[in-house]
Amino acid sequence: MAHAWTRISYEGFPAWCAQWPDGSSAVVAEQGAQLLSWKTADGREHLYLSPASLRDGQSAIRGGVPVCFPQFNVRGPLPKHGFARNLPWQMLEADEGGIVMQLTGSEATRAFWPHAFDARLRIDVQAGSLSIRLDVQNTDQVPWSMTCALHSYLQVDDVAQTQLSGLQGLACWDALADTRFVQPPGDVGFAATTEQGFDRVFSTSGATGALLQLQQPNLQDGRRLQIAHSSTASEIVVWNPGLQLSHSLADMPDDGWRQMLCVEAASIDAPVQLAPGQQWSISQTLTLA
Ligand SMILES: O=P(O)(O)OC[C@H]1O[C@@H](O)[C@H](O)[C@@H](O)[C@@H]1O
Repeated sequence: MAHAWTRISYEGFPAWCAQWPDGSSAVVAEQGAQLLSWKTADGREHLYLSPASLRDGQSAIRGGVPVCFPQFNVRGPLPKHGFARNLPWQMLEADEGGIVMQLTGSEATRAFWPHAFDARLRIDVQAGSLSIRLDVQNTDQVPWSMTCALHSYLQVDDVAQTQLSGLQGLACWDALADTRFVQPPGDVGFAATTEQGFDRVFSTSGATGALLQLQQPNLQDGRRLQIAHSSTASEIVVWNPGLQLSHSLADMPDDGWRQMLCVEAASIDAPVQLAPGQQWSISQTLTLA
């Protein structure tokens, strides 16, 4: 059973924190309901959080798991990645298994987007495993559409030595080269992308299994991080800024790109259409296996 979730200041961010008797812990910021830290019983931190992130309560926090909603990236008229990551969320409930954070339509959201909505982020922690689920309901009188992502910054020892498996056979759009291809067999490595970075959107349609595995040479006993997605994650985005972009990101140390790899559960190519009252969910589960 978890000790109670307590409100703390975590590296300067107002946040909720819980620790479990096995030594695992999780920290969720009020801003954006952004999961900032997840440590497993072995003490290992699985999320990257940039020490240079701004702490003004509204600028996007660089790291953890930003919730991009109701727009992914610059694919629409809203601020990049929507507004959910810039606003405070309310803590709705918390128990020994997890925590639920909520964001609903308000004056602040209507400044960007006219629609009524109820977004809830549930974070559940079990031994060696963490799942994040975003539930969105249209509480408006009219239909609306959205794109979104759970933009997980996974912490790695050295991205150049990191491999991601499970993407073979998926249709891919390389956002940097603006090319399209089917991902060839074999693991995806990042050694060759350290200068320019890596920014690809993989379509999961037709995928035989949604399970990815992140492998790092220094993980104990050949353990790996399994990354599973709900079937509603029609895309998986894999992003690393690389050396050049990292230098221009004021909220990231120059070598920050080496310690992170974003693997994002996303729904972006075809916007999700929700009728009044309709609900929709997307989730990502991380398991140290
Ligand atoms: O700097 P931001 O707004 O957090 O965005 C980071 C990145 O997010 C990724 O999801 C996108 O694929 C990238 O294109 C983008 O640069």
